[in-house]
Amino acid sequence: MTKKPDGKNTSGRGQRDLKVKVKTARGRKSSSTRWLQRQLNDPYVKRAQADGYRGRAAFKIMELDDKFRFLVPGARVVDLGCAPGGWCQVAVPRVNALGEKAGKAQGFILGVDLQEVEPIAGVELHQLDFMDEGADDKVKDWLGGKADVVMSDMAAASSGHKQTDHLRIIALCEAAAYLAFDVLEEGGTFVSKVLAGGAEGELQKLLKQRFTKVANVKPPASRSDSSEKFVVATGFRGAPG
Ligand SMILES: C[S@@+](CC[C@H](N)C(=O)[O-])C[C@H]1O[C@@H](n2cnc3c(N)ncnc32)[C@H](O)[C@@H]1O
Repeated sequence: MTKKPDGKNTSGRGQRDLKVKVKTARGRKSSSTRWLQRQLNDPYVKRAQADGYRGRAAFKIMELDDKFRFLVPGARVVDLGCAPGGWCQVAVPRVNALGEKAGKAQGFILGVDLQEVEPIAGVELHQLDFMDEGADDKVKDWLGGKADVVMSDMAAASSGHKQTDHLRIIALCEAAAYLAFDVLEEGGTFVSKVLAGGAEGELQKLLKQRFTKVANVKPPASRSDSSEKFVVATGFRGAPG
């Protein structure tokens, strides 16, 4: 048994539970059976269970951070749409690093989601619909100052209609970007999930005005059959002069 990010020990129970669910669902050729089968065969799901992450999404932020290096020791991070908590689990050791170079840097992570999230040591969690009126003010209050990173993995449940899902996620991403404009330190980073589609142009234009670099990235952990990708905007220029 190994120590997990939550400090818990597990012994592969997640995989066993999945196998039981697939066995039970077999014979009913429903989309949920196909989903369970895909989960069972997914190497990232297996790795997440083995390493104690709450979901395979953890590997997406790990891969993005390995490339862009924004979860640095001492960083103050806002994680929007954080449930069940994989991104937060990845952020905790990275922003609170102890080491020769980092000294004894202590970061701060604020996680927000529509859903309740099981506590994560080192993360301040709040249940909130970020699209509610006044939600950004609440986040600013909880943050109590500036942030170095605003990241959003917010996504509504799929409607089954590609264009509708695309427009919904762009709206979530835009709302997250406006929070970033208000709270980021100069030089800060904004990371957000998007689904490819026609409405990205405006978002890219908006981000390019406020950041020195805007990249569109599909990390290896993002499923190749999904239109999901991530926008990583670095070098926040600060408030317009
Ligand atoms: C893909 S999951 C996030 C996974 C997370 N990054 C992790 O690593 O565990 C998307 C999350 O966005 C949340 N979400 C969707 N719309 C939201 C909203 N309006 N406000 C807050 N959270 C929202 C959902 O509740 C869901 O938990």
